[in-house]
Amino acid sequence: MSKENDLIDEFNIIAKFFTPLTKNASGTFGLLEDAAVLPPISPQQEWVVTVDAIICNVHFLPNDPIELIARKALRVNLSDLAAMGATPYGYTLTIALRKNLPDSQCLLKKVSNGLTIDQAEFGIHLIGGDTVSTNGPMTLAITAFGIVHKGKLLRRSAAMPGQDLWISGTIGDGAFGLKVAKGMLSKQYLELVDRYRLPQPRISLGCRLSGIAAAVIDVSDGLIRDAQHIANQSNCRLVIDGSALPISESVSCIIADRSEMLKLILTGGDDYELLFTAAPDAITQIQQASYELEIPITRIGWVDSGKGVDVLDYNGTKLNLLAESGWSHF
Ligand SMILES: Nc1ncnc2c1ncn2[C@@H]1O[C@H](COP(=O)(O)OP(=O)(O)OP(=O)(O)O)[C@@H](O)[C@H]1O
Ligand SMILES: Cc1ncc(C[n+]2csc(CCOP(=O)(O)O)c2C)c(N)n1
Ligand SMILES: [Mg+2]
Repeated sequence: MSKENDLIDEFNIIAKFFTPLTKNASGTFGLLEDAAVLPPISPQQEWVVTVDAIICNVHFLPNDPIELIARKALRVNLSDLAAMGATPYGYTLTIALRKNLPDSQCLLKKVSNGLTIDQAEFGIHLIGGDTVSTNGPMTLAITAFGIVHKGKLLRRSAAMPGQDLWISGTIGDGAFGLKVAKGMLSKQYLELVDRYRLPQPRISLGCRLSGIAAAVIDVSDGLIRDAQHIANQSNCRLVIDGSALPISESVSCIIADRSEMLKLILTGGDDYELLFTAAPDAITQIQQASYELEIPITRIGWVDSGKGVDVLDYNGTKLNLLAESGWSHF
């Protein structure tokens, strides 16, 4: 078979680029069967499963480095596992590429290289997937499997009035990074593009929050939109203190120049930080976790009775910017 035919044969692609990512784990069968088998887990543990697709020009830009696109596809899923308090086990990968791409071999090598790096970082392996052609944009869909101890699962529905509202890391970097990548903001803020391209799933924090936090969600669609999910699932009102939001130095500089951009911090999305509620007496454990994991964690509000999400400004006045509260696909 010629080299060119190698490229279009999906089975060669799988053997060359994807089988090594299984690390020969039991039940993956060298990616030569119709499906994979997940190992039995103990009566004290449960599987946690999530799937997210990322699509060119919807979730990433055509010029983003391929290695980082692949890692982002994995990381947005790991972020959902983190929000459930789960430890990642493995993942399946579906990849849709344009037919007859001149450099598909090279592109797939980069996908595999990127995934190899993150497999090592997060201690996981490939379980299976699908490799298909498309007339549309490049798409990567990952299903991630995690394991959680029974009783340790974190949910969106456990917020109660009187609890505090916390967030990890800084918010707004991803959304502002997208603007820099699109040339809409100065290149002096290039490190924000890195945050957009390579989110940091808060796996260690998610595991640590079991027993400390009440309701937990990861912020993918925007702080207000994802806070609304906690409020809705928990039947309570979340109040966000706009003056307490943790923002990076770069975002703070941008905002100082253009105050209308404050809204982007609250609604932009692409943060992949953990937003959670906790009883007031959990503060010492939260600060200890923050210190040990070297992840900033900031109290940004509280839980009240009622519905929905309110954001207060520096004077404690309710902001009226919620018509569009986050990313929406439709
Ligand atoms: N097409 C679908 N079929 C079945 N379940 C779905 C479908 N779309 C979404 N869901 C489920 O709905 C729930 C909420 O989905 P949503 O996409 O809002 O959450 P998320 O994955 O945390 O957000 P994001 O996609 O921004 O990461 C998830 O449990 C998801 O599995
Ligand atoms: C090129 C480009 N344009 C816009 C955005 C913003 N964006 C797209 S989907 C999404 C929410 C999470 O996705 P999902 O809900 O599908 O998991 C966000 C914030 C981006 N990341 N890249
Ligand atoms: Mg999520």
